Amino acid sequence: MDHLSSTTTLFILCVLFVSARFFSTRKSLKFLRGPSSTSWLLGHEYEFFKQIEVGKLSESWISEYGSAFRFSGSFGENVLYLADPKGLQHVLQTSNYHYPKSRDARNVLRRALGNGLATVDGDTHQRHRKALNPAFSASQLRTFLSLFQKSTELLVNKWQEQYFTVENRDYQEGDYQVIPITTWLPKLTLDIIGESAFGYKFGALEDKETKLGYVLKHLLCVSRFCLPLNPDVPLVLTREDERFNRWLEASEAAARDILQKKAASGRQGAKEGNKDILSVLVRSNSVQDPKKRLDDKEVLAQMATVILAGHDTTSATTCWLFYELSRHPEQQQRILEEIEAIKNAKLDAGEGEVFTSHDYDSMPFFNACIKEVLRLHSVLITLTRCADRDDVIPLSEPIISVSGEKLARIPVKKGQRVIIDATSYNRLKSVWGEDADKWSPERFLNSKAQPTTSLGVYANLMTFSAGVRACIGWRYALQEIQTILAGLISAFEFSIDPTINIFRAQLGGPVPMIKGKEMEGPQMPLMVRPRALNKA
Ligand code: HEM
Repeated sequence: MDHLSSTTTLFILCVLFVSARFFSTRKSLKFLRGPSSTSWLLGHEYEFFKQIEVGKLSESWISEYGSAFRFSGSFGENVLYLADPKGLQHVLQTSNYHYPKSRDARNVLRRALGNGLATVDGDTHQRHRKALNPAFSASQLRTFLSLFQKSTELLVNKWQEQYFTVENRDYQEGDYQVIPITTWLPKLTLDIIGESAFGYKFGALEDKETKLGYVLKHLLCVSRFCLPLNPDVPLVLTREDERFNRWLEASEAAARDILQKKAASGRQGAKEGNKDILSVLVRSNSVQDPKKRLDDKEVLAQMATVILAGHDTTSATTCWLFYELSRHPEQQQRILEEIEAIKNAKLDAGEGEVFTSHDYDSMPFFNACIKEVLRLHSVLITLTRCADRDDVIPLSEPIISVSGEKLARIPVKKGQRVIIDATSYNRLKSVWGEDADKWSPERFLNSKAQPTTSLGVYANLMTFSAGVRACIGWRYALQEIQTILAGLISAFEFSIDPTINIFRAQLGGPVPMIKGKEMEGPQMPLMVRPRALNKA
């Protein structure tokens, strides 16, 4: 075969391979019903990812086709859309690594998070997770508690100084002040994650400018996080990518710098028992089987992942929590009473006022509110996974096929893409009751109203995902939200202007926007005033 003919043969083989893949994925799932697509090129992808309000499209689709249906991907691809409890349990939990992240999902994540835990797959993921697990253990998290409490106290003091002093001409005692909490809470959670992740002081609450803080601030300042439409379309290096590259380099450099300084001063994590995530990781990595150890680059890559995954997620959830409580003053009162009861019991027992993890965990309504915000205002909208073998996905709720047949299982082919809709699962009426789209923390106090399919890592919610790839930081996030809730609600009363209509706009993740003021960008102005109570 001369050079030309071998190139031609290779080309023909490639075309045959791509066509075979193309037609196998397009023919499969034809038996499932689903919304008809207006565009072969874009399918529903563009419409879905660019919808203004989170969950509106899927809500209407699920009410028509059930919680599993055929979704049109770009280039005529048939994608399985899934919010069914058993289906999600099968794909994410029971199947372990058999539904890895799809290539497009991994590409998007890699841009922001580099090659850390969230991006790697299979054996490499297992290796990364094993090395990181000790840094997220319950005992390790207890050591972060005082940092969470100290940082929350700093925020309380900042608000007191900035909004509620007599020097502030706008303020008269007893007045509410409007506080943009979507500005303040991300600063708080950034300070916390910087210090707990690797002892880095962002100083965001103090308005300090650090090198890493500067890069991070400018990272997501562009309008929309543009998703690639198809895994086979190469990513174009845009200015957004340049910002992400700068972020990855800067976070790696900062982590390296901190490790080198610790080593130079003889305070290397392994020797001195430093409690930050990076030090614990270095220690746990050093005792792994040498063949399975993370190399230096892999260790440093975790910092970009942990900072990004562990900062905005928690602050966004906490913002929505205060939004809901602002609309329900009687629930603020109920939480306060639980806090006061614990505080008094501690004082009676001579244990002082400082709350332990156990104290936070022992307040039923307080924790029901946190579960309810994670359910109703999940920061996770969807995940995309891909079957690595032919499989059959069981369903909790049978669906009706194109031919009118009742289906309790969906056969899928290797390579099948699956969209996991966490937001819709969290609001399924069949799981959470007829009032599933309403705020009602009481549902978590009523044991009869619990879901029957065990899913996820916390309260049967999909918010932290499920299975081997579930959020490693879920306990950390929970403890952080508990501390912020107790600290702020003890110090302040929250209310909201009833004339403003805040909704969950889809901007990468769900962000709060005011109806009619979308052009002003994300915002959540809450009315706040100090309480005449001691702090928790
Ligand atoms: C309310 C707060 C949080 C929510 C809702 C949340 C949600 C999630 C979800 C849904 C995933 C799976 C993503 C995927 O499969 O692509 C995930 C993964 C992850 N999260 Fe969180 N997260 C939160 C807080 C945190 C915190 C505080 C940290 C760290 C301090 C953290 C670190 C991570 C990491 C490292 C992963 C990758 C895990 C893996 O692939 O094995 N998260 N998180």
